[in-house]
Amino acid sequence: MTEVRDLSSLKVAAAAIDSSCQFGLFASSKAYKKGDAILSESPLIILKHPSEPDKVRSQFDKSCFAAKKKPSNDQDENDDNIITDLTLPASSTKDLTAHHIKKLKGLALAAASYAMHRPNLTDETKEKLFQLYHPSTNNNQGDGVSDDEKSALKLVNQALKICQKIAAPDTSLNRLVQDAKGADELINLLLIYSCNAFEGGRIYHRLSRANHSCNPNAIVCGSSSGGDDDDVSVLKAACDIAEGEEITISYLGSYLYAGYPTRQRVLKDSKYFTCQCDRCSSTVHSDLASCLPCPVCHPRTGRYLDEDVMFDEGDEGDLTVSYATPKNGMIAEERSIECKGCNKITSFNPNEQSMRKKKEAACVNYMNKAEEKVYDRLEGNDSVTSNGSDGDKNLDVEKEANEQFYEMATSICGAKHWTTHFMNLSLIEESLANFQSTFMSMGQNAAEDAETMEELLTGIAEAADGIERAWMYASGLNLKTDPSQWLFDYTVGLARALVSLGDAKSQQYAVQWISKVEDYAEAFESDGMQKVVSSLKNAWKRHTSSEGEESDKKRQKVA
Ligand SMILES: C[S@@+](CC[C@H](N)C(=O)[O-])C[C@H]1O[C@@H](n2cnc3c(N)ncnc32)[C@H](O)[C@@H]1O
Repeated sequence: MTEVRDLSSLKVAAAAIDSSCQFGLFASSKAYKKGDAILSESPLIILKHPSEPDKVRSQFDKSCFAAKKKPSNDQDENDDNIITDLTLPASSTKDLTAHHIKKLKGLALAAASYAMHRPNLTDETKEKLFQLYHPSTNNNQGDGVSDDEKSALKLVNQALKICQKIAAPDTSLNRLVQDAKGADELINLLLIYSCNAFEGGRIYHRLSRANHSCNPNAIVCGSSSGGDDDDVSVLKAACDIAEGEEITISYLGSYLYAGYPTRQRVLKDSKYFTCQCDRCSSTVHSDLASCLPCPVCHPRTGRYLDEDVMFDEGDEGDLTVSYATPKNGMIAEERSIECKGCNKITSFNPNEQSMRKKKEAACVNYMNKAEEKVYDRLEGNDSVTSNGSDGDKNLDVEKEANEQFYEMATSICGAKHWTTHFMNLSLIEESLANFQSTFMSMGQNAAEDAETMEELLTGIAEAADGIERAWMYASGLNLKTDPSQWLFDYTVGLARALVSLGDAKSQQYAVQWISKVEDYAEAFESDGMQKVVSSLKNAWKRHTSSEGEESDKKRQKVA
């Protein structure tokens, strides 16, 4: 069991991020070393979406909304009351985007979950829950409430109305939303949920006081203890933390490695605030993730980079193109980019007079648009996802779309831009996932196998190249968190594929990859994952075992 640290060394105090009396978590009376557990905590409440087939889900659905039957062919005897997809009334969703509807569904399900838990909550838990940060609902003028937070208020009010319409009679949800006091309580609860919930709808007494930073010094990990009934999260130091320092985490997931406009968009969309962390607020900053290929020294034809500079490696030969750094404020209209390579500044100013400057500004706009499009693709908010048909064909459409977006990102934003890395990693994830099943199914037909093997080896080589590039990019950002936080799964996936190939050379190559994530795994990953890492690392030593010989036979057959 991870030790619960002396909580007197942690303090909830007024935070540096904002003057409007918000709080944060501080290492008030001790310092921490990288990997130290700072705090272990179970959630006050889990406002769980019923997306996993378990007892809670079935009970939950029966107790909240009128049950909607699944189509009979995939119906399980025990789950005929499960809601496969909560359908909101058409009148409530008219003119709303898919993203907006998804959020309303999430809120309606969180409301239902709260209604179900509510009778069992102790007064102490309720008190702690309702003390957590949320925008004020106390005045009609919305004084002191930011525009971001006003959108949260609007959304939770819409969600309440929806719950009032769809809650099944005689359920805990219906009783809560039909009562004026209950409805007020639910509004506050949904705001607290919107601003404080972690993955899976978990809300904590202390962890939920940790502010976000785009260069965080702490990471929230699952418990390393692991009993089935435990639901403990552990806050760990991502780097050395000095006594008195604020402890910050990232609310961004992998978008921590994205550029400024996307990071701000994710935080506004998901948590309703404008980030004021150091990485975002510096007006002249050198955040590599926000750099763009310079429109002056990166030659282009129209909006597309010339082929020889798309994948530029920087200082080889006479290639002197470089990425330009954002300057002068971060609002799109105020932004300009400065290139250290050619010393030129390109502005976004639409009123530029000279033709050349107009063209350069248009270039920057294309890059911004491409960044937005890639984000929408990654989030499934794009037309490909919403128009997709069903079944296998859908997977092909998705794959093709990902390849097209990867090419677009590379040719407009360049191979070093975050959009290119993200799209490439999506493709790599898919290719590594297919690797295992394809490899296992080989051994039937020597000629076909040879072809398949060549494809697999090409896939692995491309994956290694893409992951290596992403490592270089992530390391170059110089964040306090280890790049493994983003690249762990891809790196382990690649090592796993290399080990499966079975020959000693591939297995030794796997060791090189595993060594990149080994320290991270030891400090931040579960015991189970540490075992996987150690087994992949030692696979080549077992090479002479029957497992290795079996794979060798397969490879020899192919050869
Ligand atoms: C989970 S709470 C964090 C604790 C909160 N500050 C409090 O007083 O309890 C999240 C809220 O804190 C604020 N916040 C957190 N990180 C921030 C940041 N980097 N910039 C601006 N506001 C931030 C936002 O209002 C956000 O909705």
